Amino acid sequence: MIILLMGVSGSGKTTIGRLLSDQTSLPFYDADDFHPSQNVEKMKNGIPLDDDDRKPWLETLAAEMALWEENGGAILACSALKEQYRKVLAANGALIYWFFLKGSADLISQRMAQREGHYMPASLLSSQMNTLEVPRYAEIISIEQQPEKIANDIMSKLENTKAVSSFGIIGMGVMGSSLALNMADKNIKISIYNRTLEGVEEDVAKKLVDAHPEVEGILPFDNLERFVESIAQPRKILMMIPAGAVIDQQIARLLSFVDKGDVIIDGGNSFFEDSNKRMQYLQNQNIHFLGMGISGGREGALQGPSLMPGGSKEGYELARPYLEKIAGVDTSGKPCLHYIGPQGAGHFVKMVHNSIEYGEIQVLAEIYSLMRFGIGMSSDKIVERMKIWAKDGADSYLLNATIEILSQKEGGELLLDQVQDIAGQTGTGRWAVSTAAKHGVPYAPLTAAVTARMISTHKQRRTYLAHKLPRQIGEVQVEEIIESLQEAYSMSRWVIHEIGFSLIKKVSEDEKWDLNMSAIARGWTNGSIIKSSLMEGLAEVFTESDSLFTSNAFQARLQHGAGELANVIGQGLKAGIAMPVMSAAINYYYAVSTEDSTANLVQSLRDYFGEHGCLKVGDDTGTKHLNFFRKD
Ligand SMILES: NC(=O)C1=CN([C@@H]2O[C@H](COP(=O)(O)OP(=O)(O)OC[C@H]3O[C@@H](n4cnc5c(N)ncnc54)[C@H](OP(=O)(O)O)[C@@H]3O)[C@@H](O)[C@H]2O)C=CC1
Ligand SMILES: O=C(CO)[C@H](O)[C@H](O)COP(=O)(O)O
Repeated sequence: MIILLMGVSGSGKTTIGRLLSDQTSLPFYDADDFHPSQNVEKMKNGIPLDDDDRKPWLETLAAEMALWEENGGAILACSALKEQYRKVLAANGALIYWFFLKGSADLISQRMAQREGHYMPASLLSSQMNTLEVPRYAEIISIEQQPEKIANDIMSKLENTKAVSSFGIIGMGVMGSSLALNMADKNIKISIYNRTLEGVEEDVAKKLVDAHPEVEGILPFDNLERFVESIAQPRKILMMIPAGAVIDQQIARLLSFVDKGDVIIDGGNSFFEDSNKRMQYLQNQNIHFLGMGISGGREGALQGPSLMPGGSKEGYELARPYLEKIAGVDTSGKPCLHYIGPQGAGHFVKMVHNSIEYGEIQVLAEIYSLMRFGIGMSSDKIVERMKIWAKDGADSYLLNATIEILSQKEGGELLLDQVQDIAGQTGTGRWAVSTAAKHGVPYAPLTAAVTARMISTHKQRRTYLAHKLPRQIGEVQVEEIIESLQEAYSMSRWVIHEIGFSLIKKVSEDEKWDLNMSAIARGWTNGSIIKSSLMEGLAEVFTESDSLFTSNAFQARLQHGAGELANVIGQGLKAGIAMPVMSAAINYYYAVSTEDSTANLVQSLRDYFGEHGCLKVGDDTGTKHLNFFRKD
């Protein structure tokens, strides 16, 4: 805890700070003592400091406060006149109690005139008074009383304060509980809340705390108002609850208790167009809204997720110190976190992330299907092969997870065989498909991944048709498939990453979001479910090119990979194996790299029956020729 006494010079910060230090036994610091010498010189000469002068000074104080807090807390006297200064002071995530010492210019100038040996001339008072922006989250303390009385007032406010946490999390499910434990592990004091369903679910937040006696600094609530009160202003509240109407309902409830300037973060998988609207709605109420994609599942949330915040930039800056502490880090030690862009940009990027995730998962399922059921490899042999791929450039979280799943046996039988072949989905994959269609982005391979999950749910019909229409299996070249598989796998992955990023590029242009593809890929190199060595490479590729297909680094690999993928698909189909994403991937690649396509026949037919017109070869004027083939 940092007790920060703010106000213009001469308002008594040092006197009150020393009194408070005696009462609390916390050390007292005067921010003036941390000014670099050039600032002190300027002030001695009556030259007001500008913002460039103050920045390094405030940053030093922010770093110091984080250390003081770790050592039990401190009292700091600091003018902190502007909101932008206070943001820098808060940037290292210390839990700060702000007390503004308020007095009239007359009273302060009288007091300053009596002071000796201070380098701040009274002439600077009016400049400070003009600069002062009073924070709405500070306790305002009149300096007209005696110093002892002021110190006692502050002590009693501190004793009665309910705001004891720096951050709040709503929803103690898989993600919320793991993020809470991650934050507590980083010494962030947090409040957690879960709804109560009487007779069904009670004391959920408290049970989490009870289950982790080793963890300190988590305060559980089942009352939303008490939860909100327990968080220091400006509050940062993260919702980890299901997408959809639940989010609007939770926001509506929160609005009864939060204050202007607070930050509400939706960390779930919400549809980005909903986040666009919520951002606008909350901005109108002076509440900062962040739509933040989070990736990593339980393990990532606990140990360091990939975070994709978008929305209010100001809100982001307030939440950033806490998010930086819990995010995963990339190979250079930077957090897998950056401000993605305005409105729902964070949720948009998470939606595309999940769409790529669908593709990655489906490709693994198709490869496994071909290896096990198409050419009869044992699970042990499949694992052996996949381990070679992982060592040979195709390393990824999902490939390793597949290896682990295919390695688990019970009574000598593969555990996977006990799982029904029905795959669920919660929205992001479908939304990516509809968004791609809306923005005119070719998306067939990732659409195929969503479709495959849909088909998986039609178990009864699949069973019926499997018996009614038994497959005609052709002869396959087993060795040839095995040789080509690794490259075919890589090629499929290059295509699905290419199309995911092509959606990011197009929507970024259409919405004028200026999304940084390299930074996005970098943010997915750790913490994320789609982290991989390929993603590391893409973070580099996108510094120079906005497409994997046009990057020189991939040219030779793509040309070779296409041949191998085509070979595997041909053989796989002969073996009777459905490979919808991999087939769509090679078709996409061929289609986008075909110079003279047969779209002229498509357009001619449209013109033939519907007078839609054709563009004539050699005529670049855009003139549409109607009835090109109907001369009657
Ligand atoms: N699981 C994952 O790997 C990931 C999930 N996400 C997203 O994060 C969000 C949370 O996911 P996850 O933790 O897995 O989900 P869980 O189902 O594990 O937890 C959901 C939480 O939301 C609460 N909740 C449910 N309905 C309501 C409601 N009507 N009002 C208030 N609270 C409610 C639940 O409370 P109660 O216990 O009372 O039902 C529970 O605390 C989702 O949007 C999800 O898509 C994002 C990244 C990864
Ligand atoms: O966001 C996630 C991982 O990144 C969640 O696990 C999400 O549930 C995955 O999407 P779906 O449920 O549609 O498979």
